[in-house]
Amino acid sequence: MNSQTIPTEMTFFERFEADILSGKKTITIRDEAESYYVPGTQVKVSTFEDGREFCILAIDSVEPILFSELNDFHAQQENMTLEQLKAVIQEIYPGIEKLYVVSYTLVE
Ligand SMILES: CC(=O)Nc1ccn([C@H]2C[C@H](O)[C@@H](CO)O2)c(=O)n1
Repeated sequence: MNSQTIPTEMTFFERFEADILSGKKTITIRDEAESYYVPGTQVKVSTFEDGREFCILAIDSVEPILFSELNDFHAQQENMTLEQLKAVIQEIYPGIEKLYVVSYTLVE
């Protein structure tokens, strides 16, 4: 994905599906490659594992953040503890300090 293409799709690991659909998880934290979501647009969401579509999200904001700046509020919005959130991010994006908080609202 480059910075001139508006993304219309997003994937999540299947294990986060229930939290997204219940509204317990309202942000995702991504690296630079997935930082080009555009506030005011909608994305079709599917599972990373098998590409099964499960909802549409409206992108509310995309804000840069450093790994070291993650706090309990981010964890709360991810429906995790801060320790869990940091472990998940280190697993997905090992050694990446520059990240982006993508806030979204469930459309359907
Ligand atoms: C599946 C895929 O391509 N990438 C990601 C990246 C992140 N997530 C989730 C994991 C955490 O809840 C937050 C923070 O990164 O977003 C994901 O499901 N899939």
